[in-house]
Amino acid sequence: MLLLNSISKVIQAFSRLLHVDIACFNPEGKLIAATEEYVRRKGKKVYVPFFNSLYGHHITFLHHPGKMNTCEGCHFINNCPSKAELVQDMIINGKKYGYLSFVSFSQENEKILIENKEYYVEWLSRLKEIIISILRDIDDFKVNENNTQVSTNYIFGNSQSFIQIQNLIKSIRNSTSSVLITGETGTGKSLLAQYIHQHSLVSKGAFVELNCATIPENLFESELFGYEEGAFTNARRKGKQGYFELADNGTLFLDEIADLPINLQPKLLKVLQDGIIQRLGGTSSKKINVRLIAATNQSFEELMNEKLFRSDLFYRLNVIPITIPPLRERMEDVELLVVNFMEKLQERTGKYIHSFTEEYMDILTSYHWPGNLRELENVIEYSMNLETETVLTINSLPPYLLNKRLNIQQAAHEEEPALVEAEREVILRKLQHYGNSHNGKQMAAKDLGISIRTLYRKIEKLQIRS
Ligand SMILES: Nc1ncnc2c1ncn2[C@@H]1O[C@H](COP(=O)(O)OP(=O)(O)OP(=O)(O)O)[C@@H](O)[C@H]1O
Repeated sequence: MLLLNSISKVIQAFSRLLHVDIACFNPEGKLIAATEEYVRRKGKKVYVPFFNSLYGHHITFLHHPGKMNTCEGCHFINNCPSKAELVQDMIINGKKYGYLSFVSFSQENEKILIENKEYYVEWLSRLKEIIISILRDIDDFKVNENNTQVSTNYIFGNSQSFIQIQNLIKSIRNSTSSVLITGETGTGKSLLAQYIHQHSLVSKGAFVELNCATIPENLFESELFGYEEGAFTNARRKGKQGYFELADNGTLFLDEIADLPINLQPKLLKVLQDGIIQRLGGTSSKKINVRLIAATNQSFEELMNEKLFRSDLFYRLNVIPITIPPLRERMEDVELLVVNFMEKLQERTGKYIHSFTEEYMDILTSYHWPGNLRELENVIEYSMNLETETVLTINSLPPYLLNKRLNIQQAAHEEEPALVEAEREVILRKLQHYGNSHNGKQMAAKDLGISIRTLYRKIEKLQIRS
């Protein structure tokens, strides 16, 4: 958005000049623009409800925010990366524009901010004037969702398969051909369908979603094509638009298409071929212009072999096939996804956590993710809720993942007889070298870098008799 771009540019310039990070908030305390470092440390979805209480105070100095009484309600409470903040409300002639904050993240900058407070207060006022002048002509300063089109938070990956999908989507931007998305459950088929719609020629039209697995068979036809008044008992008085009509000039997304009853398949095929629908009980036809995206997690080959899905419909739907690979086949994307999920979940979990330990990531990348991205997102949400540290650690993982880790370690041990044999050999040599007495064992353990208790356990487990 142009307005925010200008504010961002001014903020970056002032930040470079003053060696301080800067953030700008709307009147509700939601972040609207900030320096890159600020976003890196606190995320894009910062919301500071207590700023409301600062109105009329002109300048407020927050020292070690996160531990102050005023921080109640802020999701950085007890866990705020800011060392000091100088906050000014932006208010002119009684009109509230929001807040502006100079922020120090390092101890060094904290000292500079404190020691030169008056100098920074002066610059804060100058910046405030510039930002207000940008905002002045705007009637109602609600810079957020109201002004921007809602867009899907779709995360692409770095894996080869995802780069290919990304390129394919770019190449079909100007097309309204049917798309068939296949992939296991939770791989993001619905989200991808929305993304394709939002980046297509028909993005201004509606995105209408119908889950073919949840509609009772006897209602299918009336739901898809609509009905006229009196078409059947309990029909609504003025009739009802069907999904095709609702999606006219937009996209109709048929999820779980493989569950479409076989007797309805020719009817769908006909509409796709002719682009004409007729409501149930109606006599007139209507030309419609709908882009169709369908998705399934079932194998069409099997369904067609078993005569549960018509091949003519399949070929009509499968003009642009997109297969989303399961997460276990693109583990290189896990880290990127986790970082994005953490940012997305900050607000919901009320926790500011933006990184994880190496061990934590090791476990995530050694798991096979049967529930795919849905499962990964749930694990991150669970972890963020339970974590007591400032980074995600294995202590906050759901128990079933920790158990998996033990099983993996155990399995690795069991599967590697060569490793077991090598360990046996090393211990045996040390015992031969230092002797089999308790003293000898103590020296062997020290040499091996393990405790004497561990050595005794290994001797017993590996059945070492020297
Ligand atoms: N690429 C992605 N970027 C961000 N989030 C994603 C992505 N893919 C999936 N998700 C997350 O995983 C969840 C499941 O995605 P979605 O419902 O699109 O999967 P699906 O394949 O349609 O699942 P099902 O087959 O069970 O209907 C979503 O709520 C979304 O939060």
